[in-house]
Amino acid sequence: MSADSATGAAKVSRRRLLGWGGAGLALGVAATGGAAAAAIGVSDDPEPRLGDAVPFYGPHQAGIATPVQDRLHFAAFDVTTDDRDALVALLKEWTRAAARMTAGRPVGEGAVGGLPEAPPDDTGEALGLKPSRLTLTVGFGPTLFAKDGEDRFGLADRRPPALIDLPAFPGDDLDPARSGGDLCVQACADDPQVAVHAIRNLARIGFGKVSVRWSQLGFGKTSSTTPEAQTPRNLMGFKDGTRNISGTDTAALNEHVWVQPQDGPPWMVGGSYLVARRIAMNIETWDRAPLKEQEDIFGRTKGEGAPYGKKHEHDEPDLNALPADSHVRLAHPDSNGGARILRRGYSYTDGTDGLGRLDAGLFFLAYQRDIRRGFLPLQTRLARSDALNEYIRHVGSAVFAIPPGVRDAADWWGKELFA
Ligand SMILES: C=CC1=C(C)c2cc3[nH]c(cc4nc(cc5[nH]c(cc1n2)c(C)c5CCC(=O)O)C(CCC(=O)O)=C4C)c(C)c3C=C
Ligand SMILES: [Fe+2]
Repeated sequence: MSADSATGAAKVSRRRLLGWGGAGLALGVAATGGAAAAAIGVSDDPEPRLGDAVPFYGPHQAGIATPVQDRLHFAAFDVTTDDRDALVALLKEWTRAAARMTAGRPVGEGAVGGLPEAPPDDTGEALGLKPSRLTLTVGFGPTLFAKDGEDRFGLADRRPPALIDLPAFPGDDLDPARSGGDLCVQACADDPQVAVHAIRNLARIGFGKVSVRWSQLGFGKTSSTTPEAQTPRNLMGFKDGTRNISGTDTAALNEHVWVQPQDGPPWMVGGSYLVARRIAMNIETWDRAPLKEQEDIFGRTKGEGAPYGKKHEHDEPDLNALPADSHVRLAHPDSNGGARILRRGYSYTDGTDGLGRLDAGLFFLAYQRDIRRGFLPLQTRLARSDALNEYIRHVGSAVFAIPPGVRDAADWWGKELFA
């Protein structure tokens, strides 16, 4: 984030509040200006509330290599307008709103202090909350480039070859209502209300141009991009994310996550590709499986998370010591021609299924430089042979091109794509 822009935003809001009061407009804010200003986090302090805000501007979008927060609200949108200019205007407005929200500031003029006759610019439920390391990451789905053979936005020839439509994998049980999408926004934060507020406000801004196709709440990150931190556990009770790509490993990020100049297309350089899979777990069956069977399935111990034949979690796995159908052996880069992905998934529970079984699992999110060299070979192998398959079901799927970061306040999500 640019400190300037956040500071600027604060100054504008403050000035406007004072301006309205000075003009004697019947806004109610004149009398309560101080309280309102405090409520929306605007103060005389020229310094922005950097505290726990993650920078929004930069060469890559935040929310990929940046440290993983505790909560997720992910939304996939259908674009309901055919008007390219309206879509461009929306992406500009989304970018402006995202820059503000990630800095802990309300959208537009805020939730209070605006014209009483008009709906507030911001819905208000994040008033007084900290930025909570909110990151907002936008993506473009294959159907944005062309849908049912129709090139609605003149983008058909701009679709990156690396943004493939995934094949049907053995065992897939995909629900179309939980799959696909023209656009996506991944909101991650340490406070669930901050993540939900962000998606809600972006959806609200998009009213009449986009509609939410499906969305997913997540908790208890199941992967980490900070190897020094304690590895989180998934709902099966295993440490998940031990051997992930670290957010500070620039060489690995360039090799496996960020699109490079030689990859093209130019508008994607510095970006990445996201595969999202909703993977349901048969929790009750898993909970009745013996510990030894559970450990055999992963090829790691449940307590320490050590690979079979080794003592410690971060010891290098000896693949020959792992069962042939174990998840870790099959997913290891040595079994997949060196393929690596950056995992950033979350656990989810959506109540019960009517038969008393938990509707729960892993919302799997993986970033990669090219889906054809990342998720595709990995999932091809796992879908065929993984012992874990007895306990999981892939029920939702989507892929998105994640453009590079927004450079500054004049830039916006997708500027290069629509250039
Ligand atoms: C296609 C890619 C993958 C899918 C789908 C997937 C699903 C999935 N994974 C777990 C739990 C664990 N996965 C672990 C390691 C691991 N998984 C993948 C890929 C997919 N997982 C990779 C590339 C790796 C790392 C392999 C390596 O380099 O050693 C682990 C072990 C700990 C760790 O390294 O993270 C666990 C546990 C579940 C529960 C799941 C679907 C529900
Ligand atoms: Fe895995």
